[in-house]
Amino acid sequence: MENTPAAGKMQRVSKKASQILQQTCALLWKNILLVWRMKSKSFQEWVASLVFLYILHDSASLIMYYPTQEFPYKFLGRLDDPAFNASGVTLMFTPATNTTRTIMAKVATSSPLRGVIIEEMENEEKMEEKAISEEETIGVVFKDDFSYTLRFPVGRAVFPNEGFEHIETCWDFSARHCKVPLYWYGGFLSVQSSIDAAVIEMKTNHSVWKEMKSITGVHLKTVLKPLFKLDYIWFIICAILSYGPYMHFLSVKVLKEKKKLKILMRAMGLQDISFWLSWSLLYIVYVSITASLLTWITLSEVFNHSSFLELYFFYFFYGTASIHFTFLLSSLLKQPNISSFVGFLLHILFGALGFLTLFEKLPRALEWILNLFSPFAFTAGLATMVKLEKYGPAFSPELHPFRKLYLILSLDSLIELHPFRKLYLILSLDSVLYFLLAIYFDKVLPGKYGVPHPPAFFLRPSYWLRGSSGSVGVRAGSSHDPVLGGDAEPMPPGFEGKEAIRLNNIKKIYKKNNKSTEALKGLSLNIYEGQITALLGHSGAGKTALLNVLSGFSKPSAGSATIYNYNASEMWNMEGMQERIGICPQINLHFEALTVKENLRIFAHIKGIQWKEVDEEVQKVLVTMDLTDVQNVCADALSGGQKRKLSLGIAILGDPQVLLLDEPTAGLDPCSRHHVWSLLRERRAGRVTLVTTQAMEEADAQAGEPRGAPQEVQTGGSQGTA
Ligand SMILES: Nc1ncnc2c1ncn2[C@@H]1O[C@H](COP(=O)(O)OP(=O)(O)OP(=O)(O)O)[C@@H](O)[C@H]1O
Repeated sequence: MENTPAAGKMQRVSKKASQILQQTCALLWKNILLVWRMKSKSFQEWVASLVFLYILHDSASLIMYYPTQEFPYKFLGRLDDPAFNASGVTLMFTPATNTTRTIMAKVATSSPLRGVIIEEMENEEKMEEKAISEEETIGVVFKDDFSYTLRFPVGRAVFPNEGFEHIETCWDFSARHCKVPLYWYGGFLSVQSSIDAAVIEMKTNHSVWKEMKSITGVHLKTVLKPLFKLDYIWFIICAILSYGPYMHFLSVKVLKEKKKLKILMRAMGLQDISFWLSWSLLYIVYVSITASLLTWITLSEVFNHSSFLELYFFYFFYGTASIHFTFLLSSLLKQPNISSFVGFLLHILFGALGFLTLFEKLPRALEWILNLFSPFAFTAGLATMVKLEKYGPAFSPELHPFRKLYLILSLDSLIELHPFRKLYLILSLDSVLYFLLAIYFDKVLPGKYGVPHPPAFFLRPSYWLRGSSGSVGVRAGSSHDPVLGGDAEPMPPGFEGKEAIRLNNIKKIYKKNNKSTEALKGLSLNIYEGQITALLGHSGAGKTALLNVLSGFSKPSAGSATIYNYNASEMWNMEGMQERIGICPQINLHFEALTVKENLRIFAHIKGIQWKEVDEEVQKVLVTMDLTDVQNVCADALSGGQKRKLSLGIAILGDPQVLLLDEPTAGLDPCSRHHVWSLLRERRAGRVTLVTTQAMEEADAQAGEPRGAPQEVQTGGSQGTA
């Protein structure tokens, strides 16, 4: 490939993409193993969610009636459309006088009742007899020449009170079961207006039919009525909380991992997106199973008019948004119980706000803002479904043809033409937003360990251009010697140019409850390549504080620390740097439920070791650390010493150039300790090894060899001594 800047950029992008893929797969596999190994916890999680579904099913089966609520305005058409097809219908009238005969003749010729058969009847009883024997009959009983009563067979018209009862459950106006518009479609209004027009014409000698026939029928919007029965509200609340158990257990797991292991994984090269994606993918599987059950319950008990897939995707997108909302809360709040409680409250609060859409049409801007909260979007979505359920096709808004054309041609069509698409779009946008915000706050508020990014870090070009080491300004730039105090021995000749780590007046102050502890009081020191440097100091001298600064776990309060001229606090974001550095923290950090081999494999993937080389590298480390016999033992079943060896094994994965080891031999038996010492001595050529210890013997054994200059540093004072 050509060696142009564009080609280099492409290479970096594809390398990063494959790194993210590798890490995501490794962490997803780890999550699956954890689910399998921690069966009782996984069981609790699933049972809790099934209990919620059971409650939901119970509350759904209580819903017997659809709630009453606003019915939309509906245009029924014009009288001469015609609203009623009169051909073949017999219009009987009685008594037959000259006037009534003329009226009825006019009705037959100049009204929309074309095709109607006019028949004179002797009296009302005869009319009734005929109406019983024949189906298509309507009766007109004249009281005098101009006032009359209409008689319709049962089923062709409706009594006003009866119609009122059905006003809320009738969505298909043309259907026979729908009684409200029978006045229109059953012919009542057509017959009445035809006779009225004929009577007026007779009386005034002036035809009013032209005006009469343009009469239009409308179904008026109904008044607002109380909406929900309590059990319906209960159903919706249960649906909002149906993913609650997952959210709680997920926040416990994520926060536990973030507190302990994530900072180490990040220092080894973990991409934040891989961490969150690995949890997201696992829980998406949970969500899709739960969404199927939710859909099944809802379709069997509550809604009949929606299709399975429509409802399924609705629940699925809401579930995914809830999972990502949990990520966001886990980035903001560090205690799992607080995070779950706040999540619960916010779901209830915004879910309740969503009920508003059932009663009122909210201003569009306010609705879009509230839609940023998925529980609101979810409840509003359920409200949409209630309306769809009640009104079916009649619910779809009437669109002007031009508006329809515009919608088809524009992106809006995705949203407006189908109410479900709008919901899918909103919930998936919420999902993506929560996911990105979780990553953002994770960087800006990393918690106790980790160096926080500035709030506007994503606006800095340097953040996006940090691809290649050395391309952007994390290099400290200076190759000057640190300001060593008067009590520091000058370095013997031969060390110039081999400075790998430079500490310049490093201070670290911890502030807690108005009390500040100065762990590092201005330490200046160079650490050289090809040497083992031991930081020797009593308990509380600040050894771990220094290693934390170098490992990127914390930021110095003052001064600078550089590793190969890269600022220690910022270099951890740089591609390729993590592969060159191995860290063994003071406390053993590994996945307790995974075996030694699985732990090494996961960390090897995170470290960026090629897929095909991972097994070979893991075997090498197992042999080097003498862990082969326990490779298939779970980490929580290891002895203290074996756990320490595992931590060291994780640090030496990929044969890094810089080793930062915090009391690596603590808890090891004398034999293993000597094994580690000789291992480090064998590897020191061309590498930088920094070890902390409380034991003089260890410092002497490792750093006090006669070969080369001694590299034994005592901490605890204001300056290190070399
Ligand atoms: N997170 C913290 N908050 C407040 N004080 C802290 C914190 N971490 C360390 N300290 C304080 O900083 C000082 C240095 O602690 P550090 O852990 O670096 O000592 P150390 O030399 O590593 O000791 P040890 O050998 O026992 O591990 C101690 O007085 C400790 O109490």
